[in-house]
Amino acid sequence: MTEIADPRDRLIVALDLPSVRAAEALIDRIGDAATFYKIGYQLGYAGGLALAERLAGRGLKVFLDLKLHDIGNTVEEGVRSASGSGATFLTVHAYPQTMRAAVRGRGAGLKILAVTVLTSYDDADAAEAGYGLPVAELVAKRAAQAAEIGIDGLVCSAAEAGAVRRVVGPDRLIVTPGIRPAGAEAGDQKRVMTPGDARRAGIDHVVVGRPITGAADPRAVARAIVADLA
Ligand SMILES: O=C(O)c1cc(=O)[nH]c(=O)n1[C@@H]1O[C@H](COP(=O)(O)O)[C@@H](O)[C@H]1O
Repeated sequence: MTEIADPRDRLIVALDLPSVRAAEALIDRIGDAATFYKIGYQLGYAGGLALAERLAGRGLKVFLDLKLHDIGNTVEEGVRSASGSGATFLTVHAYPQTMRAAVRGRGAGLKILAVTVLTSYDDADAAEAGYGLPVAELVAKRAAQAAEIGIDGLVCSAAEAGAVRRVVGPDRLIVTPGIRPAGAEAGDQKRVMTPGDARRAGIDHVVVGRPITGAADPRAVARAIVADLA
């Protein structure tokens, strides 16, 4: 687990919103309660990649959640292009070829996170997708491969954080979506945990979307999550 001076940096707010205007309005409402924002498919394909540079220019931290997975050359060059965006984190799927390519394309200042097994998957979903291992074993196997390849951090559920920490050691980042404050709707997430329990499990950062984006008072929810993480 890395030392993080400002506890707000542990919360990454997922800007899963339909437009840059909606994202900017949410960031304004959250104000200084959050410092780290994630831009994924929904916003990225709606002009959000340019927003990433603007947010980084304002001193906010940006996680580009592109979940790259393609032939090695395409991943390497894609990561090289993203290295100029000002983002702090970029995701790729945790396949060995893809991870090696991402490490080759990684520029200074950009950390590559490998997505082990999506938090919307349980063992039945993994079996349906053709994997012969339960989720926990697949996560541990991919985490070991990621560490061997030199990936900076892992995305997994907080339920696997302890096992992943044992595999990757203290210096690699563990970033966990599937986070729900007590009583919040899980939605399509299957491997969920509260922020406080995730922190006690040894995570570095949590990713939270709908519990904040859908809240009547997103600033209050962000503040409560940061307090729970501290
Ligand atoms: O890479 C991710 O960020 C990610 C990986 C994963 O396994 N599960 C997962 O939910 N995510 C992302 O984390 C966010 C979770 O959003 P909520 O379920 O709304 O909190 C979404 O933007 C997902 O794309």
